[in-house]
Amino acid sequence: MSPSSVPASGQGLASKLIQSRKRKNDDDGDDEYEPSGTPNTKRPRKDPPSHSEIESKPKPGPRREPHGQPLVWSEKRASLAAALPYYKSHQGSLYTSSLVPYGILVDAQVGTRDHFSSQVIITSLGGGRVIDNDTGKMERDKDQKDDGVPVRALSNNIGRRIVAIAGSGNWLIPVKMPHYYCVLDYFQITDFWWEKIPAKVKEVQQAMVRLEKVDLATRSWFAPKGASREEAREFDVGEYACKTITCGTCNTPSKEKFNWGWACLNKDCEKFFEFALKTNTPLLEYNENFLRERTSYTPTNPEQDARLDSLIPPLPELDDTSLGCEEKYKGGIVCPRCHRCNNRVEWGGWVCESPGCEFRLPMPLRMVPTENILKENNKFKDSRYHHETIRKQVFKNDHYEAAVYILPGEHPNEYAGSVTDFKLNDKAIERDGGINDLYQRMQREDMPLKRRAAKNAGQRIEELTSHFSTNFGAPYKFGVVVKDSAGFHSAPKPVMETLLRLTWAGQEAVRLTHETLEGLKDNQTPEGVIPKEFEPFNEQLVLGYFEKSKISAHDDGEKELGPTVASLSLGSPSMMKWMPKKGLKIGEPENEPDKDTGKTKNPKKQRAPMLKIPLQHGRFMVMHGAAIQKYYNHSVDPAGIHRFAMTCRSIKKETIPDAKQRELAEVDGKIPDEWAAIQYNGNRDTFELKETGQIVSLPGGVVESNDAGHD
Ligand SMILES: O=C(O)CCC(=O)C(=O)O
Repeated sequence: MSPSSVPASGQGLASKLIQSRKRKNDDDGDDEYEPSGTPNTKRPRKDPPSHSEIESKPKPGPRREPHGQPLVWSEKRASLAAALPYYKSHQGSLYTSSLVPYGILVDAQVGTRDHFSSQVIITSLGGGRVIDNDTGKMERDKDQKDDGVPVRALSNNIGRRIVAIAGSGNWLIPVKMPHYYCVLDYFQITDFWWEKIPAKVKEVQQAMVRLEKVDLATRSWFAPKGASREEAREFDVGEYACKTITCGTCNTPSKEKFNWGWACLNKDCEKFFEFALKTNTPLLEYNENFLRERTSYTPTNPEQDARLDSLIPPLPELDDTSLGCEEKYKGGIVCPRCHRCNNRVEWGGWVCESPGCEFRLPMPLRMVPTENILKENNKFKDSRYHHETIRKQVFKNDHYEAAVYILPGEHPNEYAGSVTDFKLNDKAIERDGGINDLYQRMQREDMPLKRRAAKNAGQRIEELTSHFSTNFGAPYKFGVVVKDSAGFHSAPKPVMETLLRLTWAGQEAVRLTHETLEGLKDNQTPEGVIPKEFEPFNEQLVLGYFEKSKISAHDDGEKELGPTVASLSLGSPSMMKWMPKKGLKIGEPENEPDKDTGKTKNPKKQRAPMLKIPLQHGRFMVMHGAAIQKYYNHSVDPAGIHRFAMTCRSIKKETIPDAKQRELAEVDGKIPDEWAAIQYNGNRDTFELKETGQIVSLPGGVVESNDAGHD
């Protein structure tokens, strides 16, 4: 068979979808492509299929078993991005760095002109698509921009090697996929060009790329099992060649890529995509020579190739100068046993998520010296900010300074609640049994801190929180599900000590808030919005932050929560911000949506912060008043490498509908008697018996409180 007469296996599916291209019927019955926008005035004809018919995804036919198994795979999108240095992309299909492409993922967004066989991939570039209201799918409705990163990265790197990954949503993959995401192999970029594709209103321009497997000598794992060479579409370099013709109009060479003959593929040429030959077929397909041509691979950048030489990245090792909480240790790993990509979920190391694979890579953090933390904190600018509509009052004594910020509500002279920022004096931080000491003891505790699902729990597109967390006392559902809560009866001592400290901060903040409110002549906040009574805490959430971990904007407005939330920051500094929620008339005016288009100019995910408080090592922060959670979001951006935030709340047990959960909250949230008998007195920086005021050691022989600060 001559090359051009061989049926284009693997092309049929895509090409059938293209038959909807607008055609005009002329008298000789010969069909020819009608350039877009040219009205057919000859005679009525059948309407062309709608755009959604053109782009509708066919059901995948029966797929054959693969010849082999992928070297690397993943069931979750985020783990893929976390574990593979050549695909650190959490959203886009192409991973680039400094405009160099490293990896491409082709999943469900395969276009109708895409092609997949065991040595060649042809795919359209993503980006610039919009949701089609008729089909609910992402469709291109206008020309693709030629200055986007994927276009620039691929078009300028012909001949470079990148890694191709397939998702099981890709209906052109010729074999059954053993896992949802499978790394295919190294491919070189052989061609980049522009095409016209049918779109809803008119044809639009789209960028395309052709990739060819680098190692042509070894059969691809994703070739069909038992396939002949022809069926697997395996060809050698030099066996086929695709003709190149130089355009007479723009003088640019283009390959003859289509069965409609040659067309200039320079999108700036006036003859762009105008086919020279009439053809008997209405179906625009790739030319077999273009599909079968093979290219020998010459490394364009041997140094880069060597760095990515193995598709399985080496396991991380803790180097001598690291503590284990640096950003590089938050990435994922490829399990050396089963080759699954795994995110770092646990504070203490990595665990393979494959059922039955017991691989673990522990990496306990080294102790972070307090002096490192103090250096970070001293460098951190105490750049507090509050909006002019926030009322502020500062209270000072020998042991602490407290700034109370009263946040406005929606109506004039009504307040939502307060944020109180306590800064302890140096003695309370440095003394034995003080804050520095508590930080060191917290580090020594073996806490079950984990990253939890922030979105789409358990699903392929599950996203993990950036920080690690664990819960003590009554179970708390904090946006993310913290299932494994431990009762206060079995909480580590630093957690219980912090509960006492935060209880003092909470009580004091309620008192200082009301002292401040009493001084506001215009205050017309309805009774009860900012309660006068402190509701005791029965829960503590411990958050652990590695370098560059953060917590994005959210509120603590669950209906089960009492009005006071108090936290203690230990370790690296961070900036906490409060932003009014969208649509509220609080703070600076929000960008209003345009009356005609309904679109908001430069819409921001969050509104500008109205309050910023630097949470340095040893700072207590208390939010009081449930309306704060109703009107404001808060976020925290740590600035250093290692931080704990310990936050106490009161869970209203009566709001828990399930009797068992209610009982659990009762039992787990109960403070053991030996701790319930003691209180922290921040005005004197001492732990003392509630009944007598006698200064005492903490239960379990925890470092004795120093009464040097007693007044
Ligand atoms: O990290 C922090 O200090 C606060 C965390 C937080 O926003 C929360 O627990 O709701």
